[in-house]
Parts: sequence; structure tokens; C-alpha cells
Amino acid sequence: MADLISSWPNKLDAVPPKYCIPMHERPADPVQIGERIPVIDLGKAMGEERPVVVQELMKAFEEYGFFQVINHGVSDDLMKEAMKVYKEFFSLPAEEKASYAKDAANNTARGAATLYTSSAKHYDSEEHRYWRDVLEHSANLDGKDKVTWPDNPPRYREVIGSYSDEVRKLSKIILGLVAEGLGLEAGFFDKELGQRMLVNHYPACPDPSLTLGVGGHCDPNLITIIQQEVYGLQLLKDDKWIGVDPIPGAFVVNSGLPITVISNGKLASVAHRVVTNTTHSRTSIGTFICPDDIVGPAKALLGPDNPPRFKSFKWGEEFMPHYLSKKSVYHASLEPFKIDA
Ligand SMILES: O=C(O)CCC(=O)C(=O)O
Ligand SMILES: [Fe+2]
Repeated sequence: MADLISSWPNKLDAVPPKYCIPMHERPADPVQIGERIPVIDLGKAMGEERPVVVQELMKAFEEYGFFQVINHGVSDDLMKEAMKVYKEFFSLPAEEKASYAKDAANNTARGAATLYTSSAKHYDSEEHRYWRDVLEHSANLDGKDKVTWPDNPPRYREVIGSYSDEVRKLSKIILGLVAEGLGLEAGFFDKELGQRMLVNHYPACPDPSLTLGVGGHCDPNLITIIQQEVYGLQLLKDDKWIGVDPIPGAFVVNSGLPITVISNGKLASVAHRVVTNTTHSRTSIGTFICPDDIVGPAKALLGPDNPPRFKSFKWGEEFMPHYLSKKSVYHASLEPFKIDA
């Protein structure tokens, strides 16, 4: 059974050896925040300032692969309620959480809700663990998968059902702006895209300098929409880790590797990681929007001046196995699909 950190009976004074990550990955300064990533006011996207918002978003995805979004349409109450539900979930008794847990070495199952600690596939040795527990399940449009979701706290399915619907709407607005910014037809991303909830819980840690909540990686999906309230997320810009400070009521949005392929290299997917802290546990609610099964450079972008830089591939069958084996090497999972200039 997975050894959930949030189920340990006692608070520890020291980090157990298997949670101490290799020296070269340890965060030199876990609390650094530095420059602020772009903040986009989505309220302006429906009015005459829409072209400005499109430009801001494109610039953010080109330069940072990240932005924060405010006035996004998801109500504050729903966001607070979802965060409460997840915090309650992670503080359920160990026996109850154990019923969702599975072997950390085999955490790729699709569909059913699963709970696991994050063993670091990222390192040569499977011995290393990150300092987080993860709850993961699909949240698809037809709602049929709801029966596999947790039913405790008792309002879980109702609250997270509304939350995942609202965040899906937000993802469509964001992807519509991305399509517009790239010069693609408005409905380019307007499909029934897969959606997953991936919720991280990082307990307070006795020594953040020895651990990471999750190691540096790029996301394998199209875009990720993160709700956070405690600092911990950092992204790699110009070879330096910079922090993403939580803005109350905002979401953090980042572009995953398929966006780089679809945009034929124009938009970035940027490596990010999570540092721990000694005083607060941190829960982050990730909504992962997945691409269509076939991913390739958008045809409308290609021409003599912009030849394809990637081959098309099947996301689930061809890309994901590479991704899962090369996760720590940031963009390495795209290598087999690159076309040399
Ligand atoms: O906890 C976070 O803020 C981000 C976690 C993350 O990067 C991921 O789950 O892919
Ligand atoms: Fe991520």
C-alpha cells in the first residue's frame, strides 16, 4: 500500500532518508519568490480590450509558459469550498484513505480515483520520494466517471462536480484566446477534451532544503489550471527558479508540452517544481486539460517560412510512455518527435 505522508501518525523531526532527494536537485533557496509572473485580467477578454488580452496571453506563454488569471468567472465561494473539500479529504483517517491508495510504482491507471505518494520516477533510483500525496481522477464532460470519485467528504461529488464544470468552461475561454493568438480558427480547441483532477497535498516538512514536493518537470497535457493558497510553486526561467506567489482568488495557468508542438515551437512549456515549507501544509488543485489523441503542429501555421518542427504523434500511446520515462529531463519526451531543421 502506498505510504501516504498525510497518514503518518506523528509529525517528524527529521526527513526520512528516502525523502531526501539527490544533492544536485535540492532547492538552494526554497523560499525565493523573485519577479512576478504575468497576471491576466480575463474580465477584459469579452470587451474591446480582447486583442490586448490575447497579446498578453501569448507573450506570457512565449516567455514564461505561465500566467495567473483573475476575473475568470469561477466564483470565489466555489473555489473556497473546493479547497475545503480537498483539505478535509487529505485529513480523513488513514484507513479510509488507504482504500483509494495504490502502489506508487504503478500510478498510471486511468479513470478511477487513486491516491498515491509521489515516488520519483524522475531519478535513476526508485528509492527517492517527493514530499507529496496525490489524489487523481478523471472529470469528463459526460459525468459518468463521477461514481469512481471519493464520496467522503459527503459533498465531494457535488462540489467537485460543479468545480470541474466551471474550470472546464474557463479552459475553453483560455484555449479560445490561444487559438486566436496563434491565428487558428476560433474553434480549433473546441472539442470534447479529456479532463483530470490532480490534487496535490504537501504536508509541512521538517527540512525543506532536503526535499521537493515535486521535482522539476514540464506538464504532458495541453494546459493546467492550478488553484493554490500557500506558496511553493516555482518555475525555471533563464536558468533560475522563480516563485509563483499565490494571489487570492486567482488561478495559475501553464502550457504543457503539446502546446509547444501544436504551435510549432512558438509557445513554451516551462519546467516547474514545488518546494516545501516548515510551517504550513500546502494543497494545490490541478485541473489538467488533455489534448486530442493526435498531436501535431497546426496545419494552418505551416508553410515555406514555417516548416513543421515536430512529427504528429498519438498522445496516449506514443507520447505518454516517453514522458513517463523521461519526466525529469524537462523537454526530453519531445525529442523522438522533433524534425531537424
Ligand atoms: O502543486 C503545484 O502547484 C503544481 C503541481 C504540478 O506541477 C503538477 O502536479 O504537475
Ligand atoms: Fe506540473
